[in-house]
Amino acid sequence: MTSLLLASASPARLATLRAAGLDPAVLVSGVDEPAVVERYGVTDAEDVCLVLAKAKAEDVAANEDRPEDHLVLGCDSVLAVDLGEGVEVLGKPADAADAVRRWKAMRGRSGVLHTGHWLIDDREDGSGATIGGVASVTVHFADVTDEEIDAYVATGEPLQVAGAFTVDGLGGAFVRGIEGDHHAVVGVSLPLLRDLVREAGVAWPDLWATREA
Ligand SMILES: Nc1nc2c(ncn2[C@@H]2O[C@H](COP(=O)(O)OP(=O)(O)OP(=O)(O)O)[C@@H](O)[C@H]2O)c(=O)[nH]1
Repeated sequence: MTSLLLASASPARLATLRAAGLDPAVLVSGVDEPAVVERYGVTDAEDVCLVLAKAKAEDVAANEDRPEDHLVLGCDSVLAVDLGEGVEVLGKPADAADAVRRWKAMRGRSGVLHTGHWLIDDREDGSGATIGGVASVTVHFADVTDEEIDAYVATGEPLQVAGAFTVDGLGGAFVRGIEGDHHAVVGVSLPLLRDLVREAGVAWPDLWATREA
């Protein structure tokens, strides 16, 4: 069996990976995200989420206290959406007022949720691979009312997630539909991760926790 080390504090990413049969170890990265984006000089949503995913994976892979002999996975999600003044690249809302502002501008519109993935093969006899990719999903937002926005923001959920919405939580009623991989919206694209794992020379079933070594 091959083990995954998830370089993320995201409960949704961990739950998604566990539901898929993996039992990742978790070590949260300590990345200064604005500093990484500035250092790489990136502005495009796909570049931003990829360099952040890479930085998170590299931070954990360099941590001397990490569990060794794992595949290290970093992820980052951003929403690219036009709120009326051109496409913006948005992570989590700054505060409740920001979440309300965003929802009042994005209701009835569509955006693209991009999730960057970076995998580092940190196994002792591994491939040494350090590879990444982005999964992008178009999200169609419902024309929600001011009252719904205020109530949703008051729950606190939008403040915890990139794009200020969830597709699998309270926000699910406010998403008319998506085009792409559901899990990539939640936080980790399983088919993209499978591609990266295979590129590192690992068969996907080898990651299943119930599989005999
Ligand atoms: N459950 C759920 N979570 C979502 C959804 N959309 C975005 N998120 C979460 O929003 C967060 C995006 O912020 P990130 O910066 O990528 O990750 P994080 O939670 O800060 O954790 P790190 O990986 O440690 O940076 C992740 O935790 C995602 O799982 C959704 O539709 N459903």
